[in-house]
Amino acid sequence: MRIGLYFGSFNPIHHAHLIIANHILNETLVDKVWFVVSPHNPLKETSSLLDENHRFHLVNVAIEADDRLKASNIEFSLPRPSYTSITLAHLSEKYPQHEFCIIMGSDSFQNIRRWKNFEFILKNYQILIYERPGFEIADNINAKINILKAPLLELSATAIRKLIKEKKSLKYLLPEAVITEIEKAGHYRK
Ligand SMILES: Nc1ncnc2c1ncn2[C@@H]1O[C@H](COP(=O)(O)OP(=O)(O)OP(=O)(O)O)[C@@H](O)[C@H]1O
Ligand SMILES: O=C(O)c1ccc[n+]([C@@H]2O[C@H](COP(=O)([O-])O)[C@@H](O)[C@H]2O)c1
Repeated sequence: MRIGLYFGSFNPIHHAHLIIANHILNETLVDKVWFVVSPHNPLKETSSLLDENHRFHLVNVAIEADDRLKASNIEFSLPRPSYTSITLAHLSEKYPQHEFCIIMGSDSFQNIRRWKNFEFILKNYQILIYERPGFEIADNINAKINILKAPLLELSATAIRKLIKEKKSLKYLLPEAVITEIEKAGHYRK
């Protein structure tokens, strides 16, 4: 099976993540999308990060009714910070029957040269890039990239966390069931 690995902090998961996964599935670029929840992005501070188990739970709540999607906590048992090259090597060894590609926004792709072992990643895995407002894709990299033609989505987890702190409504920005869980647990208020 061809699996699209969608790595992220998902702090929290929101509708842009789900729209992107659905777009890639609709375009039949992959058979399934796995949301790989990263405990700690090596290039991001941890101060605003919700506990990884809660983030993983929210991803599961968001995708519950959709069997094309899966949440993975594989990085919870791998070294920290969460280096994607290590996870990829691990997954390729664990699932030799699957072909993996990577899904990312253009903001992540802009930074790819700062990633550990980025040459290994670019050489061995196709990358499906979803353009993000304000982050142009320089197509001058020698890699198997596919820049997706799809509507831009002006939505971020940062904006969602800010709305929660300001006690504003999250309606339509993330699935209702995820909003209910966040409110019930009091996540991101402080
Ligand atoms: N609106 C968006 N358009 C395109 N790609 C996106 C969008 N939001 C997130 N992504 C991509 O999804 C992946 C996971 O993103 P992440 O969990 O960091 O969400 P985020 O909204 O960017 O979070 P934060 O605001 O906390 O940085 C990254 O590859 C990121 O580029
Ligand atoms: O491997 C690296 O060096 C590396 C550097 C920066 C980011 N990443 C991964 O990229 C993914 C996207 O992170 P984020 O926080 O933007 O959702 C997440 O899985 C990180 O672990 C990986």
